Amino acid sequence: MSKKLSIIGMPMDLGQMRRGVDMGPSAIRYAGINERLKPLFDNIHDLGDIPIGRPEVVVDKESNLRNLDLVAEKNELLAKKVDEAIQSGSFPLVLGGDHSIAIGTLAGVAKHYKNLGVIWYDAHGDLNTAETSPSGNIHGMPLAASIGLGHPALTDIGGYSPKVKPENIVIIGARSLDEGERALIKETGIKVYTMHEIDRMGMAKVMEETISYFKDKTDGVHLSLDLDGLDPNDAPGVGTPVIGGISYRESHLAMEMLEEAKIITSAEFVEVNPILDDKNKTASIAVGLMGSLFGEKLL
Ligand SMILES: NC(=[NH2+])NCCC[C@H](N)C(=O)O
Ligand SMILES: [Mn+2]
Ligand SMILES: [Mn+2]
Repeated sequence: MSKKLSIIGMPMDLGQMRRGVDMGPSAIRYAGINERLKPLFDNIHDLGDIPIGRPEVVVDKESNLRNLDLVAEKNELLAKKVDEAIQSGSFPLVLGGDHSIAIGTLAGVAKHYKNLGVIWYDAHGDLNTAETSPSGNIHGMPLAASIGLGHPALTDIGGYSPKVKPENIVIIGARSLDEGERALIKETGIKVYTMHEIDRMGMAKVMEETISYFKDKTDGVHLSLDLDGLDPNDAPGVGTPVIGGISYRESHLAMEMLEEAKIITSAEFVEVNPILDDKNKTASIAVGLMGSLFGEKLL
Protein backbone atom coordinates (compact mmCIF):
# COMPACT_ATOMS: atom_id res chain seq x y z
CA MET A 1 0.00 0.00 0.00
CA SER A 2 1.36 3.44 -0.87
CA LYS A 3 1.99 5.83 1.96
CA LYS A 4 0.00 9.02 1.48
CA LEU A 5 -0.12 12.14 3.64
CA SER A 6 -2.75 14.88 3.57
CA ILE A 7 -1.78 18.15 5.23
CA ILE A 8 -4.71 20.29 6.34
CA GLY A 9 -4.18 23.81 7.73
CA MET A 10 -6.67 25.10 10.29
CA PRO A 11 -5.74 28.76 10.87
CA MET A 12 -8.23 29.39 13.64
CA ASP A 13 -7.59 31.43 16.79
CA LEU A 14 -11.19 31.73 18.00
CA GLY A 15 -10.84 29.26 20.86
CA GLN A 16 -8.73 31.61 22.96
CA MET A 17 -7.81 35.28 23.26
CA ARG A 18 -4.23 35.68 22.07
CA ARG A 19 -4.00 36.61 18.44
CA GLY A 20 -1.37 35.00 16.23
CA VAL A 21 -2.12 31.30 16.57
CA ASP A 22 -4.10 31.65 13.34
CA MET A 23 -0.70 31.99 11.68
CA GLY A 24 0.41 28.59 12.96
CA PRO A 25 -0.13 26.71 9.68
CA SER A 26 1.89 29.33 7.73
CA ALA A 27 4.70 29.20 10.27
CA ILE A 28 4.82 25.41 10.11
CA ARG A 29 4.85 25.42 6.32
CA TYR A 30 7.54 28.09 6.36
CA ALA A 31 9.59 25.86 8.67
CA GLY A 32 9.79 23.35 5.82
CA ILE A 33 7.21 20.68 6.52
CA ASN A 34 6.99 19.59 2.89
CA GLU A 35 10.70 19.16 2.27
CA ARG A 36 11.16 17.43 5.62
CA LEU A 37 8.38 14.88 5.17
CA LYS A 38 8.81 14.30 1.47
CA PRO A 39 11.30 11.41 1.78
CA LEU A 40 8.99 9.67 4.26
CA PHE A 41 5.89 9.36 2.05
CA ASP A 42 5.14 8.24 -1.50
CA ASN A 43 2.79 11.14 -1.87
CA ILE A 44 2.16 14.36 0.07
CA HIS A 45 -0.92 16.39 -0.65
CA ASP A 46 -1.13 19.81 0.98
CA LEU A 47 -4.85 20.56 0.94
CA GLY A 48 -4.27 24.18 1.97
CA ASP A 49 -6.19 25.90 4.74
CA ILE A 50 -9.77 25.65 5.91
CA PRO A 51 -11.24 29.12 5.20
CA ILE A 52 -11.72 30.98 8.49
CA GLY A 53 -11.86 34.61 7.37
CA ARG A 54 -11.71 37.46 9.88
CA PRO A 55 -14.89 37.01 11.89
CA GLU A 56 -15.95 39.31 14.75
CA VAL A 57 -15.25 37.95 18.22
CA VAL A 58 -18.47 37.21 20.11
CA VAL A 59 -19.27 35.74 23.53
CA ASP A 60 -22.34 33.54 23.62
CA LYS A 61 -24.39 35.26 26.37
CA GLU A 62 -26.30 32.21 27.39
CA SER A 63 -23.36 29.84 27.87
CA ASN A 64 -20.44 32.27 28.31
CA LEU A 65 -18.46 30.47 25.60
CA ARG A 66 -16.25 32.67 23.47
CA ASN A 67 -17.05 32.40 19.74
CA LEU A 68 -19.17 29.28 20.21
CA ASP A 69 -21.05 29.43 16.90
CA LEU A 70 -17.97 30.23 14.85
CA VAL A 71 -15.84 27.55 16.47
CA ALA A 72 -18.60 25.02 15.81
CA GLU A 73 -19.13 26.12 12.21
CA LYS A 74 -15.43 26.07 11.29
CA ASN A 75 -14.88 22.73 12.99
CA GLU A 76 -17.63 21.19 10.85
CA LEU A 77 -15.61 22.19 7.79
CA LEU A 78 -12.46 20.66 9.25
CA ALA A 79 -14.25 17.44 10.18
CA LYS A 80 -15.39 17.04 6.60
CA LYS A 81 -11.91 17.57 5.16
CA VAL A 82 -10.35 15.12 7.60
CA ASP A 83 -13.03 12.55 6.84
CA GLU A 84 -12.40 12.89 3.09
CA ALA A 85 -8.64 12.54 3.55
CA ILE A 86 -9.11 9.25 5.42
CA GLN A 87 -11.58 8.03 2.82
CA SER A 88 -9.00 8.67 0.13
CA GLY A 89 -6.54 6.41 1.96
CA SER A 90 -4.40 9.23 3.28
CA PHE A 91 -2.95 9.89 6.74
CA PRO A 92 -4.50 13.17 7.92
CA LEU A 93 -2.11 15.69 9.50
CA VAL A 94 -3.81 18.84 10.79
CA LEU A 95 -1.89 22.05 11.54
CA GLY A 96 -3.39 24.41 14.11
CA GLY A 97 -4.67 26.80 15.10
CA ASP A 98 -5.62 26.73 18.76
CA HIS A 99 -6.54 23.42 20.37
CA SER A 100 -10.30 23.89 19.86
CA ILE A 101 -9.68 22.52 16.35
CA ALA A 102 -9.25 19.05 17.85
CA ILE A 103 -13.03 18.94 18.10
CA GLY A 104 -13.24 19.01 14.32
CA THR A 105 -10.28 16.73 13.72
CA LEU A 106 -11.67 14.08 16.04
CA ALA A 107 -15.14 14.40 14.51
CA GLY A 108 -13.60 13.58 11.14
CA VAL A 109 -11.37 10.80 12.44
CA ALA A 110 -13.48 8.93 14.99
CA LYS A 111 -16.23 7.82 12.61
CA HIS A 112 -13.66 5.57 10.94
CA TYR A 113 -12.85 3.63 14.12
CA LYS A 114 -14.83 1.58 16.60
CA ASN A 115 -12.31 2.16 19.36
CA LEU A 116 -10.21 5.19 18.65
CA GLY A 117 -7.37 5.85 21.08
CA VAL A 118 -6.19 9.41 21.72
CA ILE A 119 -2.85 10.64 22.98
CA TRP A 120 -3.24 14.16 24.36
CA TYR A 121 0.30 15.56 24.58
CA ASP A 122 -0.27 18.76 26.53
CA ALA A 123 0.49 20.82 29.65
CA HIS A 124 -3.29 21.03 30.07
CA GLY A 125 -6.18 18.59 30.24
CA ASP A 126 -8.50 20.58 27.97
CA LEU A 127 -11.31 18.87 29.85
CA ASN A 128 -13.35 21.93 30.79
CA THR A 129 -16.99 22.62 30.03
CA ALA A 130 -18.79 25.96 30.18
CA GLU A 131 -19.53 25.20 33.83
CA THR A 132 -15.97 24.47 34.92
CA SER A 133 -13.97 26.75 32.57
CA PRO A 134 -12.14 29.59 34.30
CA SER A 135 -11.78 31.45 31.00
CA GLY A 136 -14.67 30.70 28.64
CA ASN A 137 -12.01 29.74 26.07
CA ILE A 138 -13.01 26.75 23.97
CA HIS A 139 -9.39 25.64 23.48
CA GLY A 140 -9.62 24.47 27.10
CA MET A 141 -12.56 22.20 26.25
CA PRO A 142 -11.91 19.96 23.21
CA LEU A 143 -11.16 16.75 25.08
CA ALA A 144 -14.30 17.11 27.20
CA ALA A 145 -16.35 17.78 24.06
CA SER A 146 -14.91 14.67 22.42
CA ILE A 147 -16.07 12.41 25.25
CA GLY A 148 -19.51 13.98 24.94
CA LEU A 149 -19.38 16.59 27.69
CA GLY A 150 -20.23 20.25 27.22
CA HIS A 151 -22.33 22.37 24.93
CA PRO A 152 -24.19 20.34 22.26
CA ALA A 153 -22.89 22.72 19.57
CA LEU A 154 -19.44 21.33 20.40
CA THR A 155 -20.17 17.72 21.30
CA ASP A 156 -22.38 17.07 18.26
CA ILE A 157 -20.01 18.23 15.52
CA GLY A 158 -20.00 15.70 12.70
CA GLY A 159 -23.50 14.68 13.74
CA TYR A 160 -22.56 12.13 16.41
CA SER A 161 -21.29 11.95 19.98
CA PRO A 162 -19.16 10.85 21.77
CA LYS A 163 -16.08 10.48 19.60
CA VAL A 164 -13.83 8.79 22.14
CA LYS A 165 -14.23 6.70 25.26
CA PRO A 166 -12.46 8.04 28.36
CA GLU A 167 -10.66 4.71 28.84
CA ASN A 168 -9.12 5.14 25.37
CA ILE A 169 -7.43 8.44 26.28
CA VAL A 170 -3.90 9.00 27.58
CA ILE A 171 -2.81 12.51 28.58
CA ILE A 172 0.95 13.06 28.60
CA GLY A 173 2.74 16.08 30.09
CA ALA A 174 -0.02 17.50 32.30
CA ARG A 175 1.05 20.16 34.82
CA SER A 176 -1.85 22.61 34.83
CA LEU A 177 -5.30 21.22 35.56
CA ASP A 178 -8.36 23.14 36.73
CA GLU A 179 -10.45 21.83 39.59
CA GLY A 180 -13.27 20.53 37.41
CA GLU A 181 -10.76 18.79 35.18
CA ARG A 182 -9.19 16.98 38.13
CA ALA A 183 -12.60 15.80 39.28
CA LEU A 184 -13.45 14.61 35.78
CA ILE A 185 -10.21 12.66 35.45
CA LYS A 186 -10.94 10.85 38.72
CA GLU A 187 -14.51 10.16 37.72
CA THR A 188 -13.85 8.88 34.19
CA GLY A 189 -10.55 7.07 34.71
CA ILE A 190 -8.76 8.89 31.89
CA LYS A 191 -5.11 7.82 32.08
CA VAL A 192 -2.73 10.68 32.84
CA TYR A 193 1.05 10.84 32.91
CA THR A 194 1.79 14.14 34.63
CA MET A 195 5.27 15.66 34.69
CA HIS A 196 5.75 13.82 37.95
CA GLU A 197 5.48 10.42 36.25
CA ILE A 198 7.62 11.57 33.33
CA ASP A 199 10.37 12.68 35.75
CA ARG A 200 10.05 9.58 37.85
CA MET A 201 9.70 6.86 35.23
CA GLY A 202 11.40 8.52 32.29
CA MET A 203 9.77 9.12 28.93
CA ALA A 204 10.80 5.71 27.58
CA LYS A 205 8.76 3.89 30.21
CA VAL A 206 5.83 6.30 29.84
CA MET A 207 5.69 5.58 26.13
CA GLU A 208 6.14 1.82 26.57
CA GLU A 209 3.18 1.78 28.93
CA THR A 210 1.11 4.04 26.69
CA ILE A 211 1.75 1.86 23.65
CA SER A 212 0.89 -1.37 25.42
CA TYR A 213 -2.18 0.28 26.96
CA PHE A 214 -3.47 0.92 23.43
CA LYS A 215 -2.21 -2.22 21.73
CA ASP A 216 -5.15 -4.59 22.02
CA LYS A 217 -8.01 -2.30 22.75
CA THR A 218 -7.86 0.30 19.98
CA ASP A 219 -8.14 0.07 16.20
CA GLY A 220 -6.50 3.44 15.60
CA VAL A 221 -4.73 6.11 17.66
CA HIS A 222 -4.90 9.86 17.14
CA LEU A 223 -2.02 12.05 18.35
CA SER A 224 -3.13 15.51 19.46
CA LEU A 225 0.08 17.37 20.19
CA ASP A 226 -0.18 20.78 21.83
CA LEU A 227 3.23 22.47 21.58
CA ASP A 228 2.75 23.79 25.12
CA GLY A 229 3.28 20.21 26.29
CA LEU A 230 6.95 20.96 25.70
CA ASP A 231 8.90 23.19 28.05
CA PRO A 232 8.54 26.87 27.10
CA ASN A 233 12.34 27.17 27.02
CA ASP A 234 12.28 24.81 24.06
CA ALA A 235 8.95 25.87 22.56
CA PRO A 236 8.26 29.51 23.48
CA GLY A 237 5.77 30.24 20.70
CA VAL A 238 2.57 29.20 22.48
CA GLY A 239 -0.29 31.18 24.03
CA THR A 240 -0.55 29.43 27.39
CA PRO A 241 2.99 28.38 28.40
CA VAL A 242 3.54 26.46 31.64
CA ILE A 243 7.06 26.06 33.03
CA GLY A 244 8.51 22.66 33.82
CA GLY A 245 7.49 20.87 30.66
CA ILE A 246 8.58 17.96 28.49
CA SER A 247 12.00 18.47 26.94
CA TYR A 248 12.85 18.59 23.28
CA ARG A 249 14.76 15.29 23.59
CA GLU A 250 12.01 13.51 25.48
CA SER A 251 9.54 14.64 22.85
CA HIS A 252 11.63 13.25 20.02
CA LEU A 253 11.98 9.98 21.87
CA ALA A 254 8.20 9.85 22.34
CA MET A 255 7.64 10.40 18.61
CA GLU A 256 10.27 7.80 17.66
CA MET A 257 8.69 5.20 19.92
CA LEU A 258 5.25 5.88 18.44
CA GLU A 259 6.75 5.43 14.98
CA GLU A 260 8.37 2.13 15.93
CA ALA A 261 5.10 0.89 17.40
CA LYS A 262 3.22 1.87 14.20
CA ILE A 263 0.07 2.77 16.12
CA ILE A 264 -0.62 6.36 15.08
CA THR A 265 -3.30 6.74 12.40
CA SER A 266 -3.89 10.52 12.47
CA ALA A 267 -2.23 13.55 14.06
CA GLU A 268 -2.49 17.25 14.72
CA PHE A 269 0.05 19.82 15.91
CA VAL A 270 -1.59 22.81 17.59
CA GLU A 271 -1.09 26.09 19.44
CA VAL A 272 1.96 27.26 17.45
CA ASN A 273 1.87 31.05 17.74
CA PRO A 274 4.59 32.68 15.61
CA ILE A 275 3.92 36.14 17.11
CA LEU A 276 5.04 34.86 20.50
CA ASP A 277 7.82 32.71 19.07
CA ASP A 278 11.56 33.17 18.85
CA LYS A 279 12.50 33.17 15.14
CA ASN A 280 10.00 30.44 14.28
CA LYS A 281 11.69 28.04 16.70
CA THR A 282 8.46 26.42 17.86
CA ALA A 283 7.21 25.78 14.33
CA SER A 284 10.60 24.25 13.48
CA ILE A 285 10.38 21.99 16.50
CA ALA A 286 6.91 20.92 15.40
CA VAL A 287 8.28 19.98 11.97
CA GLY A 288 11.20 18.10 13.53
CA LEU A 289 8.81 16.14 15.74
CA MET A 290 6.76 15.25 12.68
CA GLY A 291 9.96 13.96 11.09
CA SER A 292 10.48 11.60 14.03
CA LEU A 293 6.82 10.60 14.14
CA PHE A 294 6.88 9.62 10.47
CA GLY A 295 10.12 7.69 10.52
CA GLU A 296 13.05 10.01 9.87
CA LYS A 297 16.28 8.20 10.76
CA LEU A 298 19.76 9.56 11.34
CA LEU A 299 21.42 6.36 10.14
N1 LIG B 1 -5.16 24.12 24.54
C1 LIG B 1 -4.74 24.91 25.52
N2 LIG B 1 -3.62 25.55 25.42
N3 LIG B 1 -5.54 25.02 26.58
C2 LIG B 1 -5.28 25.87 27.72
C3 LIG B 1 -6.43 25.85 28.68
C4 LIG B 1 -6.18 26.71 29.89
C5 LIG B 1 -7.26 26.63 30.96
N4 LIG B 1 -7.32 25.31 31.53
C6 LIG B 1 -8.61 27.02 30.39
O1 LIG B 1 -9.47 26.18 30.28
O2 LIG B 1 -8.83 28.16 30.06
MN1 LIG C 1 -2.03 23.22 26.37
MN1 LIG D 1 -4.23 21.93 24.61
